[in-house]
Amino acid sequence: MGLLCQLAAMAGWIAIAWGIGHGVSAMAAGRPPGMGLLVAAIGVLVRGIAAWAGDILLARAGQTMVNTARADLFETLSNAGAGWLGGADTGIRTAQIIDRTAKLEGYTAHWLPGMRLAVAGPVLILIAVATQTWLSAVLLMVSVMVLPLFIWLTASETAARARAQQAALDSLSGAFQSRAAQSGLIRAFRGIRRETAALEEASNQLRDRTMAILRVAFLSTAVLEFFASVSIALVAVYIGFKLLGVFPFGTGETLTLAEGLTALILAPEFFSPIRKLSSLHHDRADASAAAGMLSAWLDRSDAVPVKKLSPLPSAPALIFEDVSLGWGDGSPVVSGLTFEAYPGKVTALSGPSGSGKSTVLLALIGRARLVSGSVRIGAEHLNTGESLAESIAYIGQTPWLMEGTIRENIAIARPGATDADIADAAREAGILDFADDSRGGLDQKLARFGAGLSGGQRQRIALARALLRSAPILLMDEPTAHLDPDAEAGFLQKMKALATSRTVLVATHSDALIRACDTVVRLTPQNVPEVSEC
Ligand SMILES: Nc1ncnc2c1ncn2[C@@H]1O[C@H](COP(=O)(O)OP(=O)(O)OP(=O)(O)O)[C@@H](O)[C@H]1O
Repeated sequence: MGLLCQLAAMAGWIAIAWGIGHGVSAMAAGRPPGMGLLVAAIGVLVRGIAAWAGDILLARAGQTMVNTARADLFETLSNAGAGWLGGADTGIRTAQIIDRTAKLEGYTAHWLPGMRLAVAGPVLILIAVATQTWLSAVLLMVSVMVLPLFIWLTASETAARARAQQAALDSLSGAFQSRAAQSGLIRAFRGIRRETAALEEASNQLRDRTMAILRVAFLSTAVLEFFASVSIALVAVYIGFKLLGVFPFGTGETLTLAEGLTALILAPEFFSPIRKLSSLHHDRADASAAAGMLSAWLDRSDAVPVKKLSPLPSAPALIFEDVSLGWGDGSPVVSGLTFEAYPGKVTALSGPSGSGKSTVLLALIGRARLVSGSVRIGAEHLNTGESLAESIAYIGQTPWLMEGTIRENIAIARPGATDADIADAAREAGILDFADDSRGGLDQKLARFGAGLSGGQRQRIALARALLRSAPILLMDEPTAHLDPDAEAGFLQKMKALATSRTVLVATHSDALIRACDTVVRLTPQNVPEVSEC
């Protein structure tokens, strides 16, 4: 539809050219220009309306394309294994997705219709010129034949440079983000000059690559303008000589002033879609570089969407039989894992760092990959790519906190929870010990990433979330890592109370926590798990 509007705008230009040509010719012959003026006026109207409608339609198509791509990417990548979106790099990756998908708009709204118009538009003008003077049409056609080769050369060169430029942009934003996040550390290690130099280097690279793209763009525009000018000049010389009657060769056509003027006004329009297309190469190059990177993310990130199973009505038995778990396409990091975790019991996963405790927990929410063996939830099987997230409350090693009040931070565990529910969860998790009324209670504001809270205080907010969520399975990763012995003892009591109605699985290095559990599964780097009663 957008293309049709653009073609209608070109047809409007044909009417304008015809109207001016015939109007001027009539005036030259001493007649009123009535008919010519009328056709030209209609042409102006058609061209204006069609161009306006075309722009709106194409802009809408571009925006729809961007919105759809963004929604699909966020959906796929946030459900992808390995926590591709949702980990520490979430912010920068979100910014990259928004940035990259925005570049796809140029392809849909500008390049694609521009390319179609560059084929259909000149044909339309050529036919219109041919009806006035066939030799001018031939001259235009011959000169346009060299252009496809030139466009192909420019396109391939610009695409490679656009990829390099986007990689440089990524490198600069990554370098900047990591340095900004660690500015205190950099100052402490007296690394300001060194890091400034690294940023300067990254921004110089970006500048050089941007200039390289601009050079190709300027060169290609200059070459195109040269061909277009020569061709229009040839047409003008031919028409001028022909009208003066001094053209030295027989061409088999007679030319009136009206025909000559119409063809002359149409000649520049013949090149206009091709000129426009050449200025759109960066849209195509940016979009194809962006699409290449986005699809590489989809390929690289183990992006098979995770299927969330329906919430379980009650706490289930979790039965692992000879299970191997891994990340992405890599080899298993846990093998031969066999144990059973029952409702009402706390099952601990212990073992040295890197033995795979967190991996076992994350496999239940579809983050880590189930390579082989069987995981049963009651009578049902958990298959590779499936997640029990809807039935799980998860307390991770470093609870994620957002800017906002403590209340808002707890409430994200159950959108729609009442203030009373949130207050109960906060009280039970011991949050009121540090968020008392003198500090604003639950309306106390947390800084970005919870800056200003101790590790133990963060852990309590995570516990409050788990309490509010009230899921039948509770997974905890090092929940007592930041607690002093008294706080740990208090936490263990709460954990026991929670376990009465839940299946609790906890990864830990803490001896006190292991002693408080019902069963302990010891993972070893050699992947020979042992299971024992506590
Ligand atoms: N997101 C991930 N992507 C790829 N490999 C991972 C990922 N997370 C963990 N691993 C790898 O899986 C192995 C087990 O790691 P895991 O975090 O499960 O160990 P852990 O026993 O919980 O360690 P810790 O006690 O230090 O928390 C390690 O070799 C680790 O490198």
